[in-house]
Amino acid sequence: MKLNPLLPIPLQQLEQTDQWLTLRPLNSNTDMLLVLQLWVSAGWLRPLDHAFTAFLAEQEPTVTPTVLLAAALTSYQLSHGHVCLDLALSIEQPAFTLSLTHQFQQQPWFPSQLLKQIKLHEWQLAIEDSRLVSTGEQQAPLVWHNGRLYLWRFWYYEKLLTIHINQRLNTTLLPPKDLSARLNKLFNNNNDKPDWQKIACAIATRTAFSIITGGPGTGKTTTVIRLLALLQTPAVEAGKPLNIQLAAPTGKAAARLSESIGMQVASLKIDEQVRSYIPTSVSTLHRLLGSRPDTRHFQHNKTNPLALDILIIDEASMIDLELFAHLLEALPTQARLILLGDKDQLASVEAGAVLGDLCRNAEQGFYSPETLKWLETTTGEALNSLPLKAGNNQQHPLAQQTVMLRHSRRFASDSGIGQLAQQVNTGNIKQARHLLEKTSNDLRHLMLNQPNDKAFEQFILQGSQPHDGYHHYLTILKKQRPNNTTPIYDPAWKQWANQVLSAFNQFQVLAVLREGIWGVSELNKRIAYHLYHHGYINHFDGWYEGRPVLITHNDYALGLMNGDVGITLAFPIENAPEQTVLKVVFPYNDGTQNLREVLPSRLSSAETVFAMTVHKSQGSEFSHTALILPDQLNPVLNRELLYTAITRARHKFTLIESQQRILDEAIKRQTVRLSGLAF
Ligand SMILES: Nc1ncnc2c1ncn2[C@@H]1O[C@H](COP(=O)(O)OP(=O)(O)OP(=O)(O)O)[C@@H](O)[C@H]1O
Repeated sequence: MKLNPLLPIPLQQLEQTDQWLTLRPLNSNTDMLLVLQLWVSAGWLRPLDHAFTAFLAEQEPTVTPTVLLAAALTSYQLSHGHVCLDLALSIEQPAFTLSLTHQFQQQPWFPSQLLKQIKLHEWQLAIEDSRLVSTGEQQAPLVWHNGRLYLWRFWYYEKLLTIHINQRLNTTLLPPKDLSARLNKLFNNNNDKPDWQKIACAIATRTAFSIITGGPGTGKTTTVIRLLALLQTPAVEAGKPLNIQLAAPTGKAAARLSESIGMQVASLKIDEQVRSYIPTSVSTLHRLLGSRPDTRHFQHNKTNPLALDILIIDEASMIDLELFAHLLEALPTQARLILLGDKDQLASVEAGAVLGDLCRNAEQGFYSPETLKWLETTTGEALNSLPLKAGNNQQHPLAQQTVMLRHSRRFASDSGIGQLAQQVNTGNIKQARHLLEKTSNDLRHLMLNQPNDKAFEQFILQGSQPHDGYHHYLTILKKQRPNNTTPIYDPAWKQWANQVLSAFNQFQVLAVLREGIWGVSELNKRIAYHLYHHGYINHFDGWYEGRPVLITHNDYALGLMNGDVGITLAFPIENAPEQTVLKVVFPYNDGTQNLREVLPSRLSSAETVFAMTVHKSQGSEFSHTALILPDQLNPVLNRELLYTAITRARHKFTLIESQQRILDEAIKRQTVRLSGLAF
């Protein structure tokens, strides 16, 4: 039987044939494509990666097999968030670099084994010699740069980003007159020494680019509101108010910022006219740039830039390289861009970890003597005695415009959640375990023996305290429900729906993966079944009252954004109150009690959300967050994922595990997203 390198090969067929033993993938393109097809059949490589490589082989018949291998791996790396392939690292540590799960590491034709037969310098020479590869000047499918191989598009994005950020860093803007006095007025009751919030404000006035990073509750929003007051006050005084726009990568993150900005702007002690020029509504980045259906281009771009003076972007860790490049292209050169985000959180799902890359030096400072002097004169804060590393303007231009806020007001110094997040972040397994195992008010640990462990069922229903677990919102749903004869326009219905939504937001189960017995799909089914079994819901399948749903794609027509969570409720029909209709209610998340009511049939991308992936939970917070770890290691399981899950909890965090080593291994692993971004 002859295998076709361009068609999928059923695994069974592979096992039955001994043709594998005769393959010479490093000598023959056909054999290399067959090996790649094997990887696709085994579920490791994406069909897209194989198709791309086969296309290159067809375009350039003289290409060597190792170049085809490099092309396939470069394309594959994008699916794991890496912008490029690092050749040397792939040979030195293939399992780690290429996120190879254990099952594939020992297989004869998989990269761990195949790459052992390749010499780095020969591989590099083959790449340099190939007509499929350029150094970037000419357009070619692949770009070879500093030991890294890129798909041309991603090399171009990285280059754009570097050029634009450098340009913005060099665009000196005039800080407001009387900066010191204005800063002192805005920060007159801060006891932090030094006051990093004040420092961040001062730094952001100097050029067209700055970053304010910090963990949860370190005051990123508070700082940025004061910054806006600082910049807007003189502009309003001069009769030329600035056009300020706020944005976030997802609808959920935009809604959360909108809510907290709204509250904080209202309580800021500033002139009423200035207050009226500080926006509180936050757009998604896609909406701001004007996404166009069926294209990756936006309405706003280099030739049609955004009309604004200041752009603040929250949750910047979630922005991928491509979106970042489009954003920078669409920004007027003189506009101030200020990024807010937690550098330690999970990076974007798509390729690139731009904020993480940009904040590599944030902890150590690397301020130049000039910056330190300017800051001390302007803010009056003493920085010389701090354990920061010394930098200089030439080698560390970005560091001069980056500030890390270091004092969390969300988690007090004795908070278990705050300490656990810190220990995980610094890779301290022993301390993390110790915190989880000692009795504390805000941390809990649950060890399960099997998926249908009674302890899990109990936990899902009741949580760990009164008004906890999923029984809480379902009890409110039943007990607080207005009488069916209450007219549908009576505010009691809206009030009830808001109570149910707010109760649901108290407790959230997070999982690492979608698939597997501890994955989101399976957990959603099991949790719904437990709730049904205990009489809290009437069905566990399809649409039923009490079903919580997560929107997975932006729907501009309905005003729903990817990440919005709603609950299905039964409302009486206006002229037939004995009958009900199911509607899904979504909060506006703008600080008001307004709701969107949508018929289930209109929701094309909604899924049950008793359990949510940690990736989807970014930008959200819950009173009690429970993380369920899988029973097997997976490449996505790492320190950043644990940190993100833990910091979603406001008051209580529960870790649920069935294998002790999974947590320990995850803490050991730190994501390294390969990219060439350096400043
Ligand atoms: N300098 C300050 N003085 C007093 N309270 C502050 C100060 N800075 C922040 N806070 C309070 O701490 C809490 C968290 O602040 P804020 O929301 O600004 O932090 P954040 O970093 O944006 O949080 P998150 O990570 O949740 O987005 C808020 O209640 C805020 O009012």
